[in-house]
Amino acid sequence: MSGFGGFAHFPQHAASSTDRTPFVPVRKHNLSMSPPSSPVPSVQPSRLTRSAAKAHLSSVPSSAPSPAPLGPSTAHNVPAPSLAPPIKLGRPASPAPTDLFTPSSPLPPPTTAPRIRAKLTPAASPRRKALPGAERADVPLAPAPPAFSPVKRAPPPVAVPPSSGFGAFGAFPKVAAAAASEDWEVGALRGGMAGLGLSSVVEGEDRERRIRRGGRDNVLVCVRVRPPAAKLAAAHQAVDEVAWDVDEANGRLVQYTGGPEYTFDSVVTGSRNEEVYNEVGRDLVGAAMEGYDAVIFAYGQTASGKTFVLSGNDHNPGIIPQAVSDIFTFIRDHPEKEFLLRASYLEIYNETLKDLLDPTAGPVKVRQDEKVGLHPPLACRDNPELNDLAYEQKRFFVHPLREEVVTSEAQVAALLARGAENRHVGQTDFNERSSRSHSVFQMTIESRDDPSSSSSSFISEPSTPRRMQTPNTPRLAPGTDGVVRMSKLSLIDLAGSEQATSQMERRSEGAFINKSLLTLEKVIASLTSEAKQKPHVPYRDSKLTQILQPSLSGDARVAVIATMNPSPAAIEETKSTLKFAQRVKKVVLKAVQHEVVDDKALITKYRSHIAMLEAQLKSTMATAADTPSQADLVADQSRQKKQAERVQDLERQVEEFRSLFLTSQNIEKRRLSALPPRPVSPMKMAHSASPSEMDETLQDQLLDAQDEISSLREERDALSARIAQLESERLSALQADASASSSDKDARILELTKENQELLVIAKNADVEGELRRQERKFERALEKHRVYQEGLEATLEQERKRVAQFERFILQHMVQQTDLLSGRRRSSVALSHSASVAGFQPLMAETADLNAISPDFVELDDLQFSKAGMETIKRSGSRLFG
Ligand SMILES: Nc1ncnc2c1ncn2[C@@H]1O[C@H](COP(=O)(O)OP(=O)(O)OP(=O)(O)O)[C@@H](O)[C@H]1O
Repeated sequence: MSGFGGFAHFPQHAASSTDRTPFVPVRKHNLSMSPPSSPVPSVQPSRLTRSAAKAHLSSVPSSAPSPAPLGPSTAHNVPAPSLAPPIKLGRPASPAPTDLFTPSSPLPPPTTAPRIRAKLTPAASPRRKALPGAERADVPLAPAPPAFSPVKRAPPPVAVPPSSGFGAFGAFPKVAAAAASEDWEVGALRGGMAGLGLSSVVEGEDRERRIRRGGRDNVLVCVRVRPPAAKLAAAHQAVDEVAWDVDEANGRLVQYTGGPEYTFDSVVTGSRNEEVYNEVGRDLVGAAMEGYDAVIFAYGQTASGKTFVLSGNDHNPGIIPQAVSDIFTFIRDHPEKEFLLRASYLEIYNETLKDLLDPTAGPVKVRQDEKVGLHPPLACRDNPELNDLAYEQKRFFVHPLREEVVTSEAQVAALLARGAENRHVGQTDFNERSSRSHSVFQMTIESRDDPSSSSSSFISEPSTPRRMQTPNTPRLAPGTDGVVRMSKLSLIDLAGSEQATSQMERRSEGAFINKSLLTLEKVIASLTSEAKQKPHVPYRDSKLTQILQPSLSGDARVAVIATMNPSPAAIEETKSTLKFAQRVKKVVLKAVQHEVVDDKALITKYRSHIAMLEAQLKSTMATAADTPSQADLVADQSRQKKQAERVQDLERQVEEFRSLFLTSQNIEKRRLSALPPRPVSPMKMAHSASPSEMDETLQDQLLDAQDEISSLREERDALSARIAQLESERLSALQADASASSSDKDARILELTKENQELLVIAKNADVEGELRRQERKFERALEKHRVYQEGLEATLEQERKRVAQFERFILQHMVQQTDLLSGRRRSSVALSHSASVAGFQPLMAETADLNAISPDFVELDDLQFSKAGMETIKRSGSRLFG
């Protein structure tokens, strides 16, 4: 099935394709299962790589007591390591950090063995506190980077290339919040590494790892140990208490309390995402650029740092921004190729797929490819036993999904920010901004030899020349005209597994999350099963595994970043993460380079569309240059006008389509100029250029444009006059020559026609009309910008006016309240003094009341029935008053 049915209407598609194409077009999957190769780094002492330096230093004999033997190893094929002091999580960095990786470091000479390993030392005590000078003072500190600095500090700025459009990462709601979180702890040494030429060290290490992997494509696994955080610690536990002994140099972890040792391709501590990218990202991005599908996913308990490592923040970019940056660098470094990039972003929330770039569009579905059986996957060719299983697993793909053509890093950053806005996040007991969904960011990379480039040797590493071609197409040598490499780089941020959470909504989300992660575990278990009878792989049981199926079944290069929280409170979740990571490490892949020669590739479609447009352009121009018939000169002029417009339109279309292709030449230009500036708020605009300054600039531009327009108009008028003059000359010549012989007439007509044609060509080439229109458009655009700017200003002014009015109302209310209060106070003080004076007369007043009551004016004594006591009182008062 064609993955690009939606692109039938190219012109509409243009730079920001809104077409909905399948997630994965027809591909084969290769399934291969074999015992894992557990590569052991063979570090040559003479080479000063980062790991070599660490291992080397950690192998220096110490006076430490011999460590107790390790618990049963779960690692495969790992020869017994030699002893060395452990690198402790949370230990303070006592030696000067700079000594470690600078070539001038006075490193002690290597001991004996060419292979140097560090050994983990299980502690005798159950839990170790990672506090300076804690229990393990008996063990000399390895001069390795401290995993976590107990000091909280801001991360040192990472050199983000100026091209990076990811300054906009502040727009990632989750990441932006994370940057400001309490968790910013960065190992001091780690922070300094960038300044110590880390990149060159890493290159050496990359080479080493490639050799280590020996061309076999096991899943690459890196464990990222986050710094301890207060929120993640148990109530009874110190914040920096950790449960794991980490040997970064050899990629191993073991619990302090003993237990199995876990070995991985790498273990990285601290907060620098660059290190994780160097471990797993760089290789896979390189593979994707060379035509291999590549998948990186982060797996781990909630709040263990999956989003942190994938997205990062402005100062500490994660895997995604670094990968995007590398993609554009790769294009810049390969002038012999042209590229077309597309991006999509989706999430799986409660087992429902949502297109994060087009959230209002209808439901996104996972479908299954019907045609997969046409060609046996390579793995099946190698191993016929796998045939049944491979055929049973038809390829899953997502449809419909919005894919946008991207031409700059800034565009990708904006797209990611837009998608992240639509992602489900929520507060849980463990993470303020927890991802409640799995998210899949995908870049489709198409490339082919640039026809305009002289060199076309693209294959940089032909070590694994397996290539896959789309069905029914002959195999072509790489670089052959028409062959397009097409690959997908998928970066997946899984939602975190969680034990329990107090909120109802979070609980039901958690149930979906846990179920899909459980299915993922089952899929991995089936893929790595050593049972003779190959078990059924339950891809179908969750959307996540359906989406991952093409990669996990062997068709892609896969890397997993297992994130863990070292706190003792998280020990069970961490163990299950590590077990998962070990199992996934055993999955054997046979990634193939994807080359397509039919029109599945968008690059081919666009190129043929451009060719068609160019042909149309040519024929329109040729028609425009045709001799106008003498009979209807006026009609011909309007025809020519239309044709000129058509030519312009075609030229514009060709330009638009061409602008979608990325080459080393145009990418730099695009980076510098074509990036649409981030929208600036009217307030900011007002600060950066005062209205009068703006007016002046615009005025200048307008005047320039007007000058240009009037000079072009003059030119046009002159040409038109000349044409008219020639026409009339021609007519009169024809009349004058009426008596001439017909052959003379013919010759004369021919001559005039030629002249006319030449003039038309000149006029057309000058394209005065077109230029005029272009200038007018430019002028209109400038006006439009000005108008928008003015509108913005007016809106801001209006807002300000409202705010001032609000403020005035507030002040007024305040004054009224104050006046009320003052007068109230005055009243109450008057009342108080009044009542104070009244109090002095109280007894007399009481008597007056009594008297009033018995006043002969009001009371007829005889009418009243008084008690004896009452009569007595009356009489007493009466005699006092009236004698
Ligand atoms: N290595 C690290 N260094 C410093 N802070 C970290 C690190 N890893 C994670 N954090 C911080 O921990 C918090 C949780 O991290 P994050 O959101 O990335 O976890 P998560 O695994 O994606 O969680 P969830 O599965 O719930 O989405 C964030 O505030 C983040 O900044």
